Parts: sequence; C-alpha cells; structure tokens
Amino acid sequence: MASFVIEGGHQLSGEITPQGAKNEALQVICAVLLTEEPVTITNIPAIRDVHKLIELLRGMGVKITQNTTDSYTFQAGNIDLDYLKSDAFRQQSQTIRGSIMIAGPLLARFGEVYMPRPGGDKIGRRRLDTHFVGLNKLGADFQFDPKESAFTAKTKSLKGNTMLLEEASVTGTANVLMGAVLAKGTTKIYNAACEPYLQQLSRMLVKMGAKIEGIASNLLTIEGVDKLDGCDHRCLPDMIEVGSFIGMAAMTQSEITIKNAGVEHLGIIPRSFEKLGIAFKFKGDDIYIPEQSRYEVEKFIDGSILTIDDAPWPGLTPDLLSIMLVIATQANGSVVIHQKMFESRLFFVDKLIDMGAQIILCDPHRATVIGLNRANKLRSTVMTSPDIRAGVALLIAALSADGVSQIHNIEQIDRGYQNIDLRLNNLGAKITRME
Ligand SMILES: CC(=O)N[C@H]1[C@@H](OP(=O)(O)OP(=O)(O)OC[C@H]2O[C@@H](n3ccc(=O)[nH]c3=O)[C@H](O)[C@@H]2O)O[C@H](CO)[C@@H](O)[C@@H]1O
Ligand SMILES: C=C(OP(=O)(O)O)C(=O)O
Repeated sequence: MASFVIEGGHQLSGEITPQGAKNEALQVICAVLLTEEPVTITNIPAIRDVHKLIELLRGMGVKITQNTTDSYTFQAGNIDLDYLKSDAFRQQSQTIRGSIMIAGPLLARFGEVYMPRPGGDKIGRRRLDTHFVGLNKLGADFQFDPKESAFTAKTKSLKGNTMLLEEASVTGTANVLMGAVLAKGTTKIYNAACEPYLQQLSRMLVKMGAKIEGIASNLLTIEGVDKLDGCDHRCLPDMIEVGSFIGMAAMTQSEITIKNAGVEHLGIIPRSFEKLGIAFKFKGDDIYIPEQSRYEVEKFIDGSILTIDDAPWPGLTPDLLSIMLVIATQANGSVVIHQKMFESRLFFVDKLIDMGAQIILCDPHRATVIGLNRANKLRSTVMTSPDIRAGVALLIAALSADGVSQIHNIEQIDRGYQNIDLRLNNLGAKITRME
C-alpha cells in the first residue's frame, strides 16, 4: 500500500492542464470492440483504471499500439471470448467499474458475453440492473450466477426495441447504446444518461458509421447498422479534475490557471463552485482562479442554508461532492452536502473532523458543514484514502493543513488522477510518494 506524505500550508501557483477524462476513456476504449478496423484514441489519461482496461483488452486479443504517451491504436480483429472466463480476467475486471462496458459491444458483435461482477469504488450499492434489463430488451437472455458472482448473456442477434431505463445510469446507457448500434432495426432509449462522456461516446460511434439521434438529450434513437468502421477520437479534459483543481486553489489560497479546461463541457460545475463563494474567470478555454483570502457560501433566496446535491446530468456529478465538502470547511457560512446517489461516500468526513473541521454527518447521504472562515487551519493527520474522490478531497485538506499529513492507500487516487503528486509539486506543493 503506497502513501503520500504531504507538507501542508504551502501556497501553490502556476498553470496546470487537466488530464484526459477517466470516465470517457473507459467508455470509448470499450467501444473499439465494436469493429475489426483500427481505432485511434488520443488524450487517454495515464491512470490505473485505464491501464487495467487496456490490459484486459490486450488479454482478449485486441492488438494495441501505443503511439505517444496519450495516444493508442486498438484493433479488435480476433477476440478470444474464453479469456473472459480466465482467473486473470476475473481478477483484473473486478478491480474497475469500466470493465462492465465490454458487455454491450461483445454481445452486439459476437452474440455472447461472460462478465464477472465489476469493481470500482466501494461507495455504496452499485447494481447492474439497468445494463442487463436494457440488453435483455434488445433480445439478450441473461443469467446471474451468485456463486461465481458473474453474468452470462447470449443472443442470436440483437433487435432494436423501445425502452425506458429505470434509472439514467451512465455505464448502463453506454452498454445499451453500444448494443443498439449493431442491433437490427430501431431502438429508442428513454431516460438515457446524457453526460458529456456519453455524448462523446455517441459522437465517436457516429464517426464509426452508427446512426444515433438525440445526442445530449435523454431520448436516444438508434437505427442499427450491419457493421462499424474504425475512426480517430480525442477524449475531453477530465471535468472532475478541473473541479478538483478549482477547489484546491480556493482551499490553499493559491492563484492558479487551469489550461484547456474544456469550459463548454463543464455544465453546472462552475456555478456550483461559485455557490460556495469561489471566484474565477474564464479566459478562452482556461480558468483563472485568483488568490482568495476568504470565500462566502451563498444562501437560498429566503435566507435558508444552501444545499449542494447531485443528480444525473445536467445536474451536478456526485463525483465532485467530496471535493466540494472539503472546500466548504474553510468557507464563511454553512452548507448541506447531499450525496443522493451513493450511500457510503460521506464517511470520510470523520478524518476531516479529526483535522478540526466542523461537520455533522446527518445520515449516510447528508453532511452539514459549518465553515471555519479560515479562523483555524485544519490540523495535519494520518489517514487512509477510502475511494478515489475522498482520497483527493483528503489530499486537498492535507495541502491546506498545518504540518505534515500522511495518506495511505493512494492506489485509490492513482485510479483516476495521473501523476497527481508530480503535477501538484510543479505548482509548489510538497508531496512525497512512499512506495
Ligand atoms: C466508470 C464510470 O463512468 N463511473 C461513473 C458512473 O458510474 P455508474 O455508471 O456505475 O453509475 P450509475 O450512473 O449507474 O449510477 C450511480 C448511482 O446513482 C444511482 N442513480 C443513478 C441514476 C439515477 O437516475 N438515480 C440514481 O439514484 C444509482 O442507483 C447508482 O447507485 O456514473 C456515476 C454517476 O455519475 C459516477 O459516480 C461514476 O464515476
Ligand atoms: C466513482 C468513480 O469511479 P468508478 O465508477 O470507476 O468507481 C469516480 O470516478 O468517482
């Protein structure tokens, strides 16, 4: 288990460029399985989850060439479906969530898939009903084997259908969409998730020859085609990293410019940070965050305490709430952070309370933060990263704290943040990695 040792209290300054988006990369890398032609993807982040997915595809027989640090060409000519039943596949696929998105493409192209239950953050129940019920509507029979904790799905051929997803699941929509593009006939997906990475996946599929209408809306209409071709695709900047950097700058009183932030794809994210009182300016596609000695949380119009909560896009992504919570600890004012989607994502507040933050965990989904308005700095401590976003929230807390903190289990952070220690040290942070 590797750790970070963080000497807190240093202001940061300079420019930082966000990595390519983790959750887009996981979707579009799975989509290469839909064609036997080469697909080149650039701006792929060098993070653990993506490397694991690439290795899974390599094990399945996909030919993979790394062109530059962030560009890969994939060619899924012959696929070894038996590899899905190997111990190697089971072990690797169970450590990431993104691996589930090979199900739609493999069913569409080869008529079968065997899939051990995927992993990912342990942040609450993460069911897969939307995925398999949706693929079932396209004509796949599926079974869940509780002993093996694995799904099997089979079909003679997928057929278009009309469906209303029970919930706007991101990876569930991606799976059904990737099944539908090669199904016979028309599919309509109501209540589809439509966050920017699904929009990107849809655009990539269109470049490959898929017929999709309604991109960026929650009704996707797909006219199945017989085969898809190769294409070139570039991943967007990671919006969660952009949000993490906005919060980190405010919390550490630093002046930072986030370069090439993909501003037009950030939706409600900038406004959500503004509600915490954080100032910034868009300069073209860059975001300039000035040094801020204080920031004041907005109230609702009637004067009552602000709530920040998550919702499917265009609502606020749940992946930024841990970061917003930590930022709120040094704001002037109070805020309720309501994590609606996941029930185990707020328990890390115990660590912040140890550090001197004023937080009441009301229930597993809601925490009230009473901002310290920088009256007291957080105290350094030793902590363990429970999940990817809490890990970064704790890293931000440690960067702002007095003294030296340690964060264990930083493999969680490495799942989604590329060389975060080195990149922040370039801004003046003092983070040492202990292997
Ligand atoms: C690899 C990947 O892309 N992971 C992201 C993806 O996970 P993932 O696709 O696994 O998440 P889902 O969108 O399926 O659902 C996330 C959670 O929200 C709940 N839910 C979802 C939709 C809804 O309308 N109501 C509702 O309550 C689900 O029951 C589940 O507990 O989307 C999540 C939600 O943005 C993000 O946190 C993850 O980072
Ligand atoms: C929850 C996350 O990831 P995953 O779905 O891959 O576990 C995340 O990126 O915040």
